[in-house]
Amino acid sequence: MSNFNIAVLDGDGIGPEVIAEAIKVLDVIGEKFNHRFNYTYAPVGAVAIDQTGNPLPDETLQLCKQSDALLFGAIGHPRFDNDPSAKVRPEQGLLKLRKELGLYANLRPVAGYDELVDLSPLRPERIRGVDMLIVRELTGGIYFGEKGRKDDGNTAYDTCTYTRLEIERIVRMGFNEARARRGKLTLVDKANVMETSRLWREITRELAKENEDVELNFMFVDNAAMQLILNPAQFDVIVTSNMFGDILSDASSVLAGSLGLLPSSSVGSTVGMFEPIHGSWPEGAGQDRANPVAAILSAGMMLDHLELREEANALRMAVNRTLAQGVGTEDLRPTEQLGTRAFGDRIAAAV
Ligand SMILES: NC(=O)c1ccc[n+]([C@@H]2O[C@H](COP(=O)([O-])OP(=O)(O)OC[C@H]3O[C@@H](n4cnc5c(N)ncnc54)[C@H](O)[C@@H]3O)[C@@H](O)[C@H]2O)c1
Ligand SMILES: CC(C)[C@H](C(=O)O)[C@@H](O)C(=O)O
Ligand SMILES: [Mg+2]
Repeated sequence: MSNFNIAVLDGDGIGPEVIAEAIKVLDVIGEKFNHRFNYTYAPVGAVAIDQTGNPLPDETLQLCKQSDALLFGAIGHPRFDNDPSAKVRPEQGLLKLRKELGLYANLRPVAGYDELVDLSPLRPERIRGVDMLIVRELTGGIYFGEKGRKDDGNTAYDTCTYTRLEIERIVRMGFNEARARRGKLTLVDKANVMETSRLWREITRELAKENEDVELNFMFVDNAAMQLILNPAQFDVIVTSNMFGDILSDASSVLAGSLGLLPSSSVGSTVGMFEPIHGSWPEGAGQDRANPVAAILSAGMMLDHLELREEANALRMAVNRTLAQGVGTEDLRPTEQLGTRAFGDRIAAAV
């Protein structure tokens, strides 16, 4: 019997609902493979602001540092989204967590499901064979540069900064991930305009000399947005900056069928964080409507990270089998429509 201490930061909106289903499935995996997952819940985001005034309380951060892995739901609440002058925001909790834990790489796999091909507004022949990984830089760039208002109040700025160290480590990860997959890496940037992008290209060209077995190409982000719709199967691994990765990964969820399907892992230090790419979907909260698959597959990425490979595969097979039966939440337009909890039950039963 092995023991794992998991910090659970389920957050706001649909976060707690989808994480509950991920834990349901993890518990079945634990029983089957003789592991114990010990969960400790801690507040983050809007709930943490309500309880403590701080979107990332010190106790939550300490717990994360002492855990074997973190499961993260989602944060965000309309009362902050609709108040541009709010000084404290739920999103700051997530950004600080990534920064403090050194989680500089966010891996977002996007795979098409044959059963769901008709869901996409794109033609089936365009999305068949989609299987890519977006490697998103997560602790630098425009999210973390200097920002503010000039004294006149009518000028605002966000600064995009990247250092050699920040670029090198994420691009190296891109090469390594590509080598472990189909051997193709695309750097997506805006090097025709941005100086940071030109540094990314320069460093990537240098690193290419040590990674000649990987086919490298460069693509401007505006073209990449179009290519993702036109011919997404061309991509294997995309490596890109923080904000471009955020936007392109939400867009690519349409290739899989729903934003509610895409998981992610955030890595870079000893403890990894595993989170769906979607947000707190406030309008869907408390209604048993959210698709739990993104959270469940994020738990699967956690199992991989804990080197529980067989367990991770069992989890993914349970998801695939359930989707293949035509079962799902409303976003999947399934033949058998279920709520969040009942869908989670079916996946757990399929393990
Ligand atoms: N990592 C995070 O915690 C994270 C990510 C994105 C947005 N947010 C926050 O979430 C809040 C809402 O943002 P938003 O509306 O732009 O994005 P969102 O991802 O919460 O929702 C966008 C749309 O995607 C669909 N969707 C999202 N998750 C789904 C699921 N599990 N099942 C089915 N459909 C799903 C819904 O149709 C929803 O209207 C904001 O406060 C934002 O800052 C947080
Ligand atoms: C909520 C927000 C800060 C976050 C981001 O932009 O990184 C989210 O969109 C995500 O993709 O995890
Ligand atoms: Mg996002």
